[in-house]
Amino acid sequence: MCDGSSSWKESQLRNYDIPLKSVPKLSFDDPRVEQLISENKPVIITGSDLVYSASKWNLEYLEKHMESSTCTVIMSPNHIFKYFDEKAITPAMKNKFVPPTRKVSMKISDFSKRLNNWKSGEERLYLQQTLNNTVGPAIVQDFIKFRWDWITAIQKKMAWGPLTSNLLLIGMEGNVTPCHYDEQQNFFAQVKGWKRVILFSPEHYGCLYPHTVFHPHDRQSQVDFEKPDLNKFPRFEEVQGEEAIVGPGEVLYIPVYWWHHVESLLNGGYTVSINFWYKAGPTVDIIYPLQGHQKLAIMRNVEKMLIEALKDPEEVGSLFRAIVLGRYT
Ligand SMILES: CC1(C)c2ccccc2-c2ccc(C[C@@H](CC(=O)O)C(=O)C(=O)O)cc21
Ligand SMILES: [Zn+2]
Repeated sequence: MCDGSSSWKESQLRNYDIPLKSVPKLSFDDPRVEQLISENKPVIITGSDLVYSASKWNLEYLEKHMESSTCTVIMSPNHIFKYFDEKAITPAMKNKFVPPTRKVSMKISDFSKRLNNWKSGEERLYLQQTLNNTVGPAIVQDFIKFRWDWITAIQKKMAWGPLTSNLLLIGMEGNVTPCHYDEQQNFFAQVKGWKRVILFSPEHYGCLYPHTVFHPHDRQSQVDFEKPDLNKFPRFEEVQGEEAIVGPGEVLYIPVYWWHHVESLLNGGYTVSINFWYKAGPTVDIIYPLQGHQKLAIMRNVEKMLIEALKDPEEVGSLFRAIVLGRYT
């Protein structure tokens, strides 16, 4: 339903049994914005005009100006789009791991047609296309008009690494990207429609039970927010989230290593977002006590080192248990 509405309602949010605080929403010229970013804390930034030149990026405009290029579209049998790394599907894993989604290439006009003719029960679609010079001259013109001065000033001030990619995301209303963390700093710009982002600080690692580092779902939480298995994941009950509902023209800073669950609001029409992923800066001086994201990086390295040493992922669990149970408990 093409919805030109100018706001959202509670009934458009999915129900999870998770206590939520609100992420602060501040104007781009408020000094607290840079303060929060420097502390690796999420913040919704208004009035930045970061992607103002993309305000007109609805499907008919994109169809018209991206006609020639084919886009990557993720298809899912349900509303969940859980990311997985194809390269991590080893022969041993082959028969155990069932990919929850499939990736197809299609023209944006085909994507648009399927979206408009979609019927309940059919596969859902999620277009995610890296913005590069194959998207056509008009789109490139809009892209160069992003407020690169503003975001580059922040990148420099925070000593972040280079911009690695911009992803154009067009999702169906109700689509969900389940809880995961990324290893890059992220400026998440909302262009059309509303998205709800539920964030958890890296310290919640113990409550969100990420898949093992070599699993195709590495970095994704094992917990199904819609029906959490509290026998397998008892500490999920302790989790406390921060909620950001972002609309057109707003930018959400998603700090590196912060967990985030993202949903396109129910009955809100399709959503358009553009993310800006930057390599995180180097951890210059190690200050104790270590912060959550530093411990996360250490745990990842320990897991990787053990897998390299033992070769067999099954052995890793029993070795960790031998080290910890009755000794570090
Ligand atoms: C789920 C999907 C489509 C996907 C499938 C297969 C490979 C990669 C990805 C991928 C990567 C990023 C996003 C955007 C966003 C979540 C959101 O907006 O839904 C997010 O998490 C972020 O900006 O960090 C979404 C996806
Ligand atoms: Zn992400």
